[in-house]
Amino acid sequence: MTTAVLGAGISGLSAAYYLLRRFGKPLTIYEASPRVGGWIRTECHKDKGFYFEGGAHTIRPQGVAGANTLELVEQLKLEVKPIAKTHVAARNRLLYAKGKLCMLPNSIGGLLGVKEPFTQPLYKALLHDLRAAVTKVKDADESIYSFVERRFGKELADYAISPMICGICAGDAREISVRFLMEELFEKEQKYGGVLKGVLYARFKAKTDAQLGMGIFAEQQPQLYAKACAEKWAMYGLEGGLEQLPRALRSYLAEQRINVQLSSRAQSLSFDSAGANISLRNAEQPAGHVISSLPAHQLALLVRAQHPSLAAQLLAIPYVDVIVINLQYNSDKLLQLDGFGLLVPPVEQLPILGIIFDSCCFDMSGNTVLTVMMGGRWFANWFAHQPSQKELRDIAQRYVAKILNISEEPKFSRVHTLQKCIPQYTVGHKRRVESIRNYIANYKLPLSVCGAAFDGVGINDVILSARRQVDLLPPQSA
Ligand SMILES: C=Cc1c2[nH]c(c1C)Cc1[nH]c(c(CCC(=O)O)c1C)Cc1[nH]c(c(C)c1CCC(=O)O)Cc1[nH]c(c(C)c1C=C)C2
Repeated sequence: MTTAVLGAGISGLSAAYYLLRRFGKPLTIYEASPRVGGWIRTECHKDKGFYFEGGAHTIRPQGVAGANTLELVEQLKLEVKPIAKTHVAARNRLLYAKGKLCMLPNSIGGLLGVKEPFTQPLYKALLHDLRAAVTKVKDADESIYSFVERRFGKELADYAISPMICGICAGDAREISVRFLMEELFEKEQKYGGVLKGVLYARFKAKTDAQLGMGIFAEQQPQLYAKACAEKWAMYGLEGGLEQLPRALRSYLAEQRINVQLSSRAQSLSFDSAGANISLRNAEQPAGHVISSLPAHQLALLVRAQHPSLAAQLLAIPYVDVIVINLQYNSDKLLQLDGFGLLVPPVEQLPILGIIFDSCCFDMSGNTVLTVMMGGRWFANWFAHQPSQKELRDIAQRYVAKILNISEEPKFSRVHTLQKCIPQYTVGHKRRVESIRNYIANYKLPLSVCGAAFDGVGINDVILSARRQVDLLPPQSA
């Protein structure tokens, strides 16, 4: 019987790729929309030499998840556009705080002096960690804000970690689990009585490849990963934009004659002793096993009739909406600073979350290209009245003028509201995911779940999540 993959975003396409490699055919992918790629969407203006990214902008090469994506990129023969650690886009991180643009320190020396928006040298935050008593945390989880505030003080929580959480998941650090980003540091603190003490202790213990998780590579680490390490890439993009990755996956699957059924929304998913049944608008499709890469709330709707308790657990993973506004200007002399972009700490209570300087990261042929992000966890506070695209663009332009001094009209722009695009790993998320997977295992459902809701929200995370779910299947499952 066929194996079915629900969703043809990067996670579902990757699941199909790894399924095909491990089990071969038959295999079918069902995708509700008429295109593949999910939130990864590149709008190319080849004639003018620039492009807009509607979702993620760059990929990081680090760690096992980074190496895994590079292996895929290499296998699909995609052309990478590396950004080295020495590049301004990798070195310069800006904050707009207290009415000013502030450059975050990017060297050890930067920890010594007082750097705005901080009122004390940052090394004092490290001393705070050495002195602060350890609180044993209830249920072994807390918000990342409270962890950083406890260990390093309120300024770091407000002006370093809160904006970083905005950049990664457009979320509120006061709600996001410390395990989302700082699991290791949190565990070191709980075990060794401080973050620095734990980090120093761990440095004496050399890690093996297996401990690093690199064991997934059968022979050796991918060549492109070795190159990224040797050339010290901080991040990379793809020639033609990040949408080339899902497109290349789709072409590969098409070459292998794998059926990607677009505009085929699953309406319900049920299980019986023979396997799974996917109800589409006009048909019932049986499957031996289903890998769902759908957002948790969508999968909840599919299973709720037969498994209401599973649906309730899936619905407990909240999502936020993000407004992405791409702006293009004809001149490349407009930006007076270089860097990846800027973030606005939530304590500033402004309607924008940050601005990415796309034309600093990648060559845009003499154009200035910016991306303004708005909404996220604070979407309802600012945009509950459903402003028009023009109003949203006006807000973005107002802040571009105020913060970056660019007051001319963009020549070209695009406004996208990405509804429920980023899951929020709120306190207790890890337990929630364990419980969802335990439910599936206890009821012996022929179902695996991967995607941004479960094992990390980045491109690397969702590709690795898909690979691991496929690797976990018993040999006879497909
Ligand atoms: C749609 C908006 C998105 C926001 N975050 C993500 C998307 C798709 C996903 C994301 N962005 C970053 C990561 C971290 C790991 C990685 O894969 O690169 C993830 C999962 C990195 C990132 N993106 C922005 C920033 C400032 C950062 C933090 C790290 C860094 O400084 O490099 C830009 C940005 N993304 C979002 C906002 C609101 C924003 C602001 C400029 C939300």
